[in-house]
Amino acid sequence: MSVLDEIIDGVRADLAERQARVSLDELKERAAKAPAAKDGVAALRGDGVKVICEVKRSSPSKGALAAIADPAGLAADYEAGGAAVISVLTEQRRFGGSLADLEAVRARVDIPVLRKDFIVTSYQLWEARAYGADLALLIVAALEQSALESLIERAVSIGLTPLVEVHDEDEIERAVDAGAKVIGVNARNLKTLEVDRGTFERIAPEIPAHVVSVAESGVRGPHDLIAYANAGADAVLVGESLVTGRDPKTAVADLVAAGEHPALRHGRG
Ligand SMILES: O=P(O)(O)OC[C@@H](O)[C@@H](O)c1c[nH]c2ccccc12
Repeated sequence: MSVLDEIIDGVRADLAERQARVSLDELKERAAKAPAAKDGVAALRGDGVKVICEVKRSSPSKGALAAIADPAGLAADYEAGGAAVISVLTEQRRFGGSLADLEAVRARVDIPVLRKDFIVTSYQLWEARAYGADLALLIVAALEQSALESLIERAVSIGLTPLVEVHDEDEIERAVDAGAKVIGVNARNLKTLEVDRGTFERIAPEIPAHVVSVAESGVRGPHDLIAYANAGADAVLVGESLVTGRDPKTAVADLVAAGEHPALRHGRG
């Protein structure tokens, strides 16, 4: 069994517990009272490379990264540094996240918030909206094509922008066929956990120009952002280097400044 399969088994077990406690109707009521979803696509378009900053306590590859006692405070630092979107890991077992983290971050920042989890049912999309998310991650490798299509459709219908994650050309084709408007290329292979920073450059030419492209994982600092930007990334998603660094606000500001440099050749098309 791959790491991805193991993670999803755990996610399904935790999900079953939540579903037994909270009905879909209750979630829908809560979602109806949540502030209207912000436009995730608009936040990731425009001049300069946008920076998505992640609240991430641990990972399957590295174990514990940072305690993050105050996820909302960290998100506020990210926002002050110029982040375009905050990503909140809500998976519990391997990443140490929760819906409470999502809710706390939502209450503190004004920019869009992404629910980063292993979403396999529409119940989780309703949870995302109920706890204030504006975007939700959908991982192509974790979903049958019909499930991917229906989850994208459902996400959009409840106001969420799907960030559709891929690892190779075939998955890009599946994402585009399913209607993705924002595609994230994860440099970390979720089956082996290895990071290959060349992945984006290799496969991004297959992403249509009208689709927003996000380079995910492995950004250690401005030089990695510049490499992704030169390969056509509209945005980058950064976790580990921000949560393990000493000064997240300055680290984000340095990334944003690098991404705004006029000499940068970013965008595909
Ligand atoms: O910590 P990094 O290497 O900066 O990576 C962040 C993000 O890309 C990574 O957390 C991630 C990308 N896709 C995921 C899917 C599930 C869980 C986590 C992820």
